[in-house]
Formats: sequence, C-alpha cells, structure tokens
Amino acid sequence: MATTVDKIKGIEDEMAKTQKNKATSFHLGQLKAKLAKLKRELLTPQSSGGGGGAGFDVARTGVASVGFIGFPSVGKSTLMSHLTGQHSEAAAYEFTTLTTVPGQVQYNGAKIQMLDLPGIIQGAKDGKGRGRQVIAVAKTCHLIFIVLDVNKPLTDKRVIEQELEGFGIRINKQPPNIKITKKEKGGISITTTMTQNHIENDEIKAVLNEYKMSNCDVAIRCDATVDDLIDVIEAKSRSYIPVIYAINKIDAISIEELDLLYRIPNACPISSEHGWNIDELLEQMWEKLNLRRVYTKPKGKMPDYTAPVVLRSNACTVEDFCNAIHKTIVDDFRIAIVYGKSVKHQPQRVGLTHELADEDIITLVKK
Ligand SMILES: Nc1nc2c(ncn2[C@@H]2O[C@H](COP(=O)(O)OP(=O)(O)OP(=O)(O)O)[C@@H](O)[C@H]2O)c(=O)[nH]1
Ligand SMILES: [K+]
Ligand SMILES: [Mg+2]
Repeated sequence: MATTVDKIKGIEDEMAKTQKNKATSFHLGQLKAKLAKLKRELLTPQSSGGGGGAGFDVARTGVASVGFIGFPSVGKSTLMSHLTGQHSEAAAYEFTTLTTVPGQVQYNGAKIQMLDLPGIIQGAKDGKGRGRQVIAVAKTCHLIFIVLDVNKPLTDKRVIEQELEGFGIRINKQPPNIKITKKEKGGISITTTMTQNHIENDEIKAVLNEYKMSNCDVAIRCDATVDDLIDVIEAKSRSYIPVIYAINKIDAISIEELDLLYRIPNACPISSEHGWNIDELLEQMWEKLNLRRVYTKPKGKMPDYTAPVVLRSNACTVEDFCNAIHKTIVDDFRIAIVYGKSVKHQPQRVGLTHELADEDIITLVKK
C-alpha cells in the first residue's frame, strides 16, 4: 500500500501537470483538499511516528514564549545566552544543540520564556532529522525568531518559511476572513463581499465536497485563495504566529549591506556574539507579542507600577486579570474601577467581561 508520503508525491505530481483554468478548477480544488488532508495525517503523531513535541517540549513559564528556529550554526544558542544569561552550548559545528533549552527574559515587567531549539534542515517537516519535533515546539510558541546567518544567501529564509508553512504554521498572517456555517440541508451557498481573483465557485465546491461538507453557507470577506479556504476548514491544525527575522552575524558585513537588510519586512539585524542591536530585537518582540500590562491600584492608594499583571491580547478581560492573580478572586468580585485606554470615562466601572488595554489601571471592588 502506498504510504502517506507516496500519496502526497502522487498528488503533487498530478497538480504540477494540471494547467489551471475554468475546466480544471474543480479537479484542482479536489487535489488541494486531498493534499491538505494527507499532510495533516502526516503531522498527527500516531499515524506516522515522529511528529508531536514529545521529548522536546518543556514546562512553559512566563506570559508568552518565543521559539528560535533556524538552520544549524546560525547563532541561535549564542543569542539565547546573550538574551537570557541562560547558558546554551554554542560552537562552530552543526547540531551543537540537541534539545530544547529554555531561558527567560524580563521585559517591561513581563516574564517571557525563550526556547533555544536544535537547528533544522530542509525537509524537516517531512521527517528529516528531528525537525518535526522542533517545529512542533515552535508551533506552540507565541512568537518565533527565525534566525538567519547574514553570510548565507537569503534563500534560506524562504526554505525555512516553507518548512513552517508545511507544518501548519502561518507566519505574520491573520486567519482568512471566511466563515463556513454547516446546515442540515440545502447544499452549498456561497456569498462574497468582494471580487474573487483567485478562486472559482467550482473550486470551493470541490474542496467542500472533499471534506464531505455538502450542506453549508460560505461567506467570503477577503480576496481568498484555495489555500485560505482549506486553512479555515483545517483551522484546528493551523497556528497563526508572528515572526521576526533575526539576521545574525552583522559584525561580518559592511554598513551598505546592513542598509539592505533593513528593507526586509519584519527583519532585525543583530550580532548575538557582540550583543549588537539586541535592544531593537527586544522592542520588536514586545510589539509583536502585543501584551497588556495592567497596574493594580489598591483603593485610596497610588497604583503599583513596579509589578504589572501582564495579559495576552486574546485573554485580557477583567476576569482574566482576576484569574492571573488568584483563581478564587472572581468569587468575591463585585465591580472593577478602570482608568486607561480601554474605557471612555476616567475612571469607569466595568464588569468581568470588559477587555483591558495596555497600561490600564484597575481597582477591584469586592462583594
Ligand atoms: N561572527 C559571528 N559569529 C557568531 C555570531 N553568533 C554566533 N556566532 C558563531 O556561530 C557559530 C554557531 O553558533 P551557535 O550559537 O552554536 O549556533 P546555533 O544556531 O545554536 O547552532 P546549532 O545549535 O548547531 O543549530 C559559533 O561559532 C558562534 O561563535 C555573531 O553574531 N557573529
Ligand atoms: K552550532
Ligand atoms: Mg544551538
């Protein structure tokens, strides 16, 4: 019987042979959906061995974690030691790092975990080396530093992006604005709010059929591709993670070359060894993590600015704030008084569901 890898190869070959036009769009949609399903199968640990983060995952600490991904010897461990003071063996030979090495930085009052990871190679997502376990750890991080060696061609960047994408990671991207609502009967109905330049209704139907979704409403509010549609269907195995390209070893290049690096979006040129531009890397990290510092103000006293409660933007309600302090606090909660960007009136009384903004000040009032 053909293995999953063989089947994937077969479909990819067929897709390469098929010209995209109106007549083939249904068939191509079908192939793409089949491919996505097989790739997911490949990433599910029990079906193929490997995959998963087993052995590589470590206890998570802090409010967010940042994973370091890159080819061997680009300087990930040197960066780790420099950022966190946590020693991670660095050397001139490849695959010096063999497992996840955790460390921590404190930035703007937030504890942020750094995960130095082993180097990956091309084909990692397909099971080459330990790449799959490594990428599986990165997939659970809130931010990824893709570490690149400035001396190597920037094609490395594209190769690493493809490895991550093949593993269901979507880089610096929001989930596509497509909503699929299943229903009992009535077939497939598609509504769009703008011209679709990449996708035909036939293709959409082919994909949905392949997923046995023959009764549903599809609302497309973006200029979607087939891949976008599949990402929405496969939402459970997709992770949307911000990325910063940490372009390392800039001590080895000229100022003119450095100027060029700044044109790459989301790039931060650094030298881990010399500690150059690490401040900017941390600033960019802070921006991408989009964390919210909330200061507590005991009734009748000044706010405590020394120790903010730090929340992530997807869990930043007053209730999340209470839970971050102690699980039992919500039981006694009556109202919160908030100053800051999240409220119209200064101060304003709010309930548990109110979303807090960065640098808000809060006083909890008990029952
Ligand atoms: N010139 C220069 N060399 C660096 C810099 N950072 C790291 N190196 C050197 O690059 C080599 C590899 O560094 P590591 O930190 O071990 O690289 P790594 O990415 O962790 O490597 P693996 O764990 O093997 O994947 C070492 O010889 C470092 O001294 C830098 O900023 N400039
Ligand atoms: K190395
Ligand atoms: Mg290393």
